[in-house]
Amino acid sequence: MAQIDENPFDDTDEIFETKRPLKKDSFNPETIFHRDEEINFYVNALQDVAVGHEPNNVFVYGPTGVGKTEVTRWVRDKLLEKADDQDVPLEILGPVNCRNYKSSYRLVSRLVNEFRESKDELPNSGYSTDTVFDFLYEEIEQVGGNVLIILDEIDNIPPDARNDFLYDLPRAEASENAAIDQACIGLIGISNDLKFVDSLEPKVKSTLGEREIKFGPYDANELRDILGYYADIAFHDGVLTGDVIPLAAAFTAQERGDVRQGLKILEKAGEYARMGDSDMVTEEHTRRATETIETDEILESFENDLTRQQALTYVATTLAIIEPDHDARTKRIYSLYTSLADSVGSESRSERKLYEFLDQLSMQGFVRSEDHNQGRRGGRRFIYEVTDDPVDIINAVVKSDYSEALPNNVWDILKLYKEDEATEFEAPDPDNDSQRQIWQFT
Ligand SMILES: Nc1ncnc2c1ncn2[C@@H]1O[C@H](COP(=O)(O)OP(=O)(O)OP(=O)(O)O)[C@@H](O)[C@H]1O
Repeated sequence: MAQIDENPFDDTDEIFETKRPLKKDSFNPETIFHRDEEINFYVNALQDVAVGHEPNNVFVYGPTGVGKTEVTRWVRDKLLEKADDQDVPLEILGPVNCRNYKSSYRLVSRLVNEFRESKDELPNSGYSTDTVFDFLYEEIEQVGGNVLIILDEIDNIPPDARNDFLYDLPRAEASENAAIDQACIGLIGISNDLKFVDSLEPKVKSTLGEREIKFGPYDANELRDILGYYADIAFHDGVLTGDVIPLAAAFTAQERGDVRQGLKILEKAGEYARMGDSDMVTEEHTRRATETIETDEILESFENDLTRQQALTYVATTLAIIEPDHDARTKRIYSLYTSLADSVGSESRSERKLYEFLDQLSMQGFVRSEDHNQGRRGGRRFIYEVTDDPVDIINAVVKSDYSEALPNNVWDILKLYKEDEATEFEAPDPDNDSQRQIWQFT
């Protein structure tokens, strides 16, 4: 039994010098590694601005965690420095992450407020979105010269306002409706969702994509340098054994070449070492970290990215996939979704709504569907898959707020699924009342 006068906390940390470089986007590196080519493209696209010509719009795209935002910040600072040296008027807003603004009103007013002193800032509501756009144009016109607006994660701009931001805004000086005469607006849009780009109207695509810069995933050698740089700052000297960085880099490169994932592995490996009272972080700690990272990432999505309805749909899809001899078809997913909603006391929505949730999950990359043509029988049906391992998903659900939703025999079914013995299990016959439910929801 713990004594009341015993304090269980350690005085010092033998492993980490500082954790900040490993935490999500809270540290700006002094060096950018392995992005010379992309930086060159950027500089070419923005050279006009540096000398006071009109700006080009730039579209930056590529998967998550590959340096799009960091490189953009670096280029922005260099550009401001040069413009300042040359006495070229230039204002740059952002990067503003569109994900943080749930309505177009909030997003435009955030841009307006960048120009205003705090006493004149716009409130969170009170004007129409059109009026707030007018305020933005007034502010931009008042500063005059070139104004660059950097919008990150533009796929999160509410659909009804996409044209306003991605087409009308960068062309405002040509429009009769916007009071822009002296100023010139350039838009830099960043996205990691290529499906989103395809879904844009051609005129929007061509306006935004005057200059396009593509960022690819990092390979293992590049990740070694990048992770090594952050590890040098984050860990005490000499605590990492030689194979930690190569292993974390190799795993991350195999997954999706995302620096953030590599940093998470390093943090976790360090924590395992600390928990085990080891004074070194070893290969073993790193391997353990790679094993749990997938579940942790899914858990983070439950906490940050998914609405309650999307989360229930995602879990229902996963159950439909692991249950034996059963394709994850929309009808089946819907029936599991209603049971899940029931068990957490949520109201279930209509089947039509479920299609929307599945679409949203697909847009966010959690599920994908295959369109099966039924041949001579006619008709089509969609069969769903999840993009992560169902085992990792269920493990994440257990740690999440949705654990109560799971049927209580989920481990038995998951075990069968894992052992690939599913075929020995009779599929429930949906026409037979007593067989309809293999899941036991309490
Ligand atoms: N080449 C690099 N050199 C140093 N640090 C890097 C490099 N690339 C990425 N990073 C670091 O990795 C993290 C993720 O990078 P960043 O935010 O730029 O990714 P992103 O491509 O914008 O991702 P997302 O699309 O998810 O926003 C940041 O902490 C960033 O500083």
